[in-house]
Amino acid sequence: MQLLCYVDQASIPGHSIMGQQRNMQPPPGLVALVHILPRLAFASVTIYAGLRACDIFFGCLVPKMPTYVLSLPLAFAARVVYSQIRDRRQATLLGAVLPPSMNSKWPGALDKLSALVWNYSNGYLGEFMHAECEEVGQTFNARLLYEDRIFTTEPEYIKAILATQFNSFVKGPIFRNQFHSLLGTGVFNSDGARSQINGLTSSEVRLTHPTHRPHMEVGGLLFFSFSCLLILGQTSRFHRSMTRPFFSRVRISDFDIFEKHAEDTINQMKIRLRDGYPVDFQDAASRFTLDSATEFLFGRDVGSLSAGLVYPPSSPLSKDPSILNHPANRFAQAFSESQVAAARRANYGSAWRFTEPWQDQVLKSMKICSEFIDPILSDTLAKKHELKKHDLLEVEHGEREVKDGETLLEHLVNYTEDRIIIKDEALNIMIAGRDTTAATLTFATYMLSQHPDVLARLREEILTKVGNSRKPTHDDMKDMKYLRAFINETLRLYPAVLTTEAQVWPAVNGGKPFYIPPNTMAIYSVLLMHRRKDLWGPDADHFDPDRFLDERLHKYLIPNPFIFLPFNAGPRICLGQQFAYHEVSYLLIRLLQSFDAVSLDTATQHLPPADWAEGKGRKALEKVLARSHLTIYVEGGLWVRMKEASPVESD
Ligand code: HEM
Repeated sequence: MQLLCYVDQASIPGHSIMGQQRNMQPPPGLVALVHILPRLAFASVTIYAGLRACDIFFGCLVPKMPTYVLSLPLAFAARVVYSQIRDRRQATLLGAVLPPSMNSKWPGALDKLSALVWNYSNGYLGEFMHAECEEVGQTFNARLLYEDRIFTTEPEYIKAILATQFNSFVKGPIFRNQFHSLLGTGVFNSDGARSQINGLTSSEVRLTHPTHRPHMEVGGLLFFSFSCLLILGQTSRFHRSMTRPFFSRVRISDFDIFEKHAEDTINQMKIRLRDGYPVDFQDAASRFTLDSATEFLFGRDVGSLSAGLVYPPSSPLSKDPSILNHPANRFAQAFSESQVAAARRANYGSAWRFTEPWQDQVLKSMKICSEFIDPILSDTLAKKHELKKHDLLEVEHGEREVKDGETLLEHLVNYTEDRIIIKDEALNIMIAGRDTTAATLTFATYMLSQHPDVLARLREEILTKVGNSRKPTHDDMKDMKYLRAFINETLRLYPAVLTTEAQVWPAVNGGKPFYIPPNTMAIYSVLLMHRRKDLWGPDADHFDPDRFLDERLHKYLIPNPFIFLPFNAGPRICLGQQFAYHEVSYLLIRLLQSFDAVSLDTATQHLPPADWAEGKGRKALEKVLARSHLTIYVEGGLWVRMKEASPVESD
C-alpha cells in the first residue's frame, strides 16, 4: 500500500525553473562582478559627493587621492572597533565574557592564518587548532582577518549547537551559495521558502537571523571539510520527512547489495595480490561504496568495480588510457572532482566566483554524473506515469511504508515529480554516504595493518559467529560486540567528518559563561574532542577498541555521551548511521573471512615525514598521511598487502 503525497509544485515558488537554470548559469566571475560593482560604485560616489560638499559648502579642498585611499580602511577599522566595544558591553550586561582570542602578532592574525594554511597542506590533522586549544583553552575565538569564528571542542557547547540550542543556529547563505551547483537549492537549502507537505513547512526548522552579517570565509582552508555535510544539515523537515522512512528499518535487499559488491571487491583484490601487486584499499573501498550506493539509490550500479582496481604508480598499467577513460572511472572521477571543487570554494568565502571566472567547475563535473543519473530518473518517472495512467497506484494516508528492494529513487517519486528535487535529494545522500563510509573502511583497514592483535581478535569473533564463508546477517552483526567496538574506535580516532559548524553558552569547569554574538560562526571539532585526554582518559591517543567494552565505557562515555559524535547528534543526526554500520561491518567480515593478515606496503605508501615520529600524541604513531577535504582520506591511497586465510579453517 502506498501513500501518495505529492508536493504541490505551485507551492515551491520558481523551484523547477531554478533547477533548469542550474545548467545554464552565466559564468560565476560575471555574477560576482555584477554583485560587487554596485557596492564599489556606491563607495566611490559617496566619497566623491563628500569631497564635493566640502568644496562647495566649506570651501576647503580636501586632498582627493589620500582621502580615496584612506576612506575604506578607516571605515573598516571603525566598524571593527565598534563591534568589539558592542560585543564586550553586551557580554558584561549578560554576566558573561567573550571567549579568549588566539594570541597573534600580526594585524588581522595574518601569522596565524599562514600557519593554519601551512598546517592544512603539510601538517598533521588538526595540529594547528590542537596547539591553540592547549595554549588558549578548548573554546576560543579563531579570529582571522578581523572576522570572529568561535572554535570549540567542548562537549557541552557542541550539545548546545546540535541539540539544546539547535534552533538558534543557521547555516547562512554563503555555504548555500558555494554548494548550490553541487547540491542545488530548492526546498532543501532554502531557509525562507515554504512548501507544504504532510502539513510540514520546509522552512520552519531554521530561519536566517534577521540582522545577518555576511561572513568572510578566510579561514575556510581549515573549516571546509564539513561544509558539504553542513549543507545537508541545512535540509528541511520536508527533506527528512521524504528520506527518513527509507532508513527507518533494516532491509534484506541492502545486504544483498553489499554481498554482490563485497564479493566483487574481494575477488579483485585476491587476483591483484596473487599477481604480486599491493592493493590501494582506499580505492577498492571507494569503488565498493560507490557501486553499493548507486545500486541502492538508483537500482543500477555505476560499475566502478568493473573498471578494475588501480595499479601502483610504479606500474606502467597505472597509466593505461583504456583504464583511465573507462566510463565508470570517468563517473567516479567527476563525482569526486565535483566535491573537491565545491569544497575548495569554502577557502574563498563569498569571493569564490572570482576563482572560477569563466566556468562553474562543479557543474562541469556534475554534467558527467548527470549522464548516468538522468536516464534512470526518466525511466522511474515514466514507470510511475504508466501506473498512474492505468490507475494502479495505491493511495493511502499515513506513514508511507518502504518496500524491501525499492530504490530511493522509486521511494522519492511518491512524494514529488520534480526531477530537480529528486535528483538533488539522491545526490545529497550519495555524497553523504559514499566517501564517509569509504573513509571509515580505509582507516579501519589501516588500523588492522597496525594492530595484528586486534585483527586476530576480530577475526576470531567473525569465525565464531559467522564462520569462514557464510554471508553475515543483521542478527549476526547485532551479536558482534568487538566488531562494533572496533568500528567505533576507528570512528573515534578518525571520524570521517572532522569539523562541522550564537547566544550565551553556560559556564564549564568553574569558568564564566561565554557570550557568543549574533551571526558569529561557531565551529566544533569532533576529531580534537574525540582525542581529548580529559574526556577519554590518559590513553586517548591509542587505538584500543576495548575502551568501548570495559570499565572505561562506564567511566567516560556513558555519563557524557556527547563526547562521541561521529554521526552528529540531535535533529541533524546522520540518517544513514545504521546503514553505514551495516555496510562497514559487512565488508570487514567478508574481508577477514578471506584474509588473516594485513600490512602496509611501505614501498608504495606515501609515508609521513621522519620528524613526525618525534611529534606529540597521535602524530608520532601515524604511518600514513591522513588529510581531509570533504571527508578524511589517506594521501596517495592506502597501499596494503594481505595474506589469504587458509581454506581449511572450519565453518
Ligand atoms: C561512517 C559513515 C558515515 C558517517 C561518519 C556519517 C556522518 C554524518 C554526519 C557527521 C552528518 C551530519 C552533518 C551535518 O549536520 O553537518 C551526517 C548527515 C547525514 N548522513 Fe551520514 N555519515 C555516514 C554514512 C552515511 C550513509 C551511508 C548515508 C546514507 C546512505 C548517510 C546519510 C546522511 C544524511 C541523509 C545526512 C543528513 C541528515 C539530515 O540533515 O537530516 N550517511 N552524516
